[in-house]
Amino acid sequence: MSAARAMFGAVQRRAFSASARDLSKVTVLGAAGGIGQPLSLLLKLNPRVTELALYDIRGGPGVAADISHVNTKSTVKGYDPTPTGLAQALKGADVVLIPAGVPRKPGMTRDDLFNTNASIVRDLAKACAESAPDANLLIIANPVNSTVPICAEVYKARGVYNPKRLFGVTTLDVVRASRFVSEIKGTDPKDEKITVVGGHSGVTIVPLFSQSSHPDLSANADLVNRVQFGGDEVVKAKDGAGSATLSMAMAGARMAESVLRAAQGEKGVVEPAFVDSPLYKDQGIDFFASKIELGPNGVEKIHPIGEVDANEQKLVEACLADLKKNIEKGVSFVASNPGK
Ligand SMILES: NC(=O)C1=CN([C@@H]2O[C@H](COP(=O)(O)OP(=O)(O)OC[C@H]3O[C@@H](n4cnc5c(N)ncnc54)[C@H](O)[C@@H]3O)[C@@H](O)[C@H]2O)C=CC1
Ligand SMILES: O=C([O-])CC(=O)C(=O)O
Repeated sequence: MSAARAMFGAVQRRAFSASARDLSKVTVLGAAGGIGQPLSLLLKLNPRVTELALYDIRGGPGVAADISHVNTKSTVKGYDPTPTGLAQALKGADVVLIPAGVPRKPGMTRDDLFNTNASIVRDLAKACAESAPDANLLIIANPVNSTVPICAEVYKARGVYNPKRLFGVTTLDVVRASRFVSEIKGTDPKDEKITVVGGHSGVTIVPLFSQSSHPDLSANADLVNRVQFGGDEVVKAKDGAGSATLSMAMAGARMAESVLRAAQGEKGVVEPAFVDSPLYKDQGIDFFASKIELGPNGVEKIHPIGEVDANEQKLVEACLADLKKNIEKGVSFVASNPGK
């Protein structure tokens, strides 16, 4: 073999291995829903996603056919609503997003969705544990404070639980917080980095304005309440037609992008997420949302909540009480309803 050919071969091999590392299959379960459709569209626009797999109990192939005409390089495939279709959608996935489940109507709490969504998420988690046990699992379906523990129990029962790969998506809370602050302060929301910790419902959502560039805002009870109950604002405005879908699609796509950036080797990627966390385990609370540094293996480092002021300390205490109940509810659901 000539020296030139040997070198070309080496270059080709390097190029191949670099691109192979960057291949990413992303699967959306619940892809035909209010969140699923715009989320799938945003993922189609993301050059980090090379294969997009769309599954829903109804309408997955139609949404896939539509999105597949968008002229970006990734392939898009919709799967039949059968166990085989679900398994094929999941096989080889690097990231799985689950927005499958019913949304709220006015007057409901997220916990009121538990009776319907717990079994949907349990059954989808089983399929993930069987067909894509190593994928990063991003749970959007509510109540997140309970659906994430449900997934953990399902994975544990099958001996494939990896706490570094399970995320409750709480990105929308920081998206809202930065937007609401920017409206008050007349700033660009991209410059407003607001830490939000706890969980994803009502008082379990704890914004830490004292750590932002506007520490005075921690005393602004209306703003704190708006961040905690921002979801209700949308539910009320949609008047029975569901909850946040478009802003959630944006937030879910951002979270998926961050997980992929870290998986593809970028350092220092930090997002909030509700994860299996050591922060309050001594109080019997196994999951908590805080800033998470992401890496090639999922969760790399869980940041502590940091310094909080007296107002925020009270919010954290109220959060922990509710969170504990929400987590226990998810865990005991799987214990008494293991399903098939
Ligand atoms: N984590 C967060 O910040 C947020 C979470 N959510 C939650 O996301 C969930 C979805 O909301 P939307 O998209 O508005 O609801 P939607 O009703 O418009 O869509 C849900 C989709 O899930 C599908 N689905 C139901 N069971 C399924 C199963 N077993 N397998 C596959 N697909 C299934 C339905 O066919 C439907 O297409 C709700 O639980 C909602 O509360 C909503 C906004 C923000
Ligand atoms: O409010 C809801 O039910 C949907 C949701 O989680 C949010 O918008 O934050």
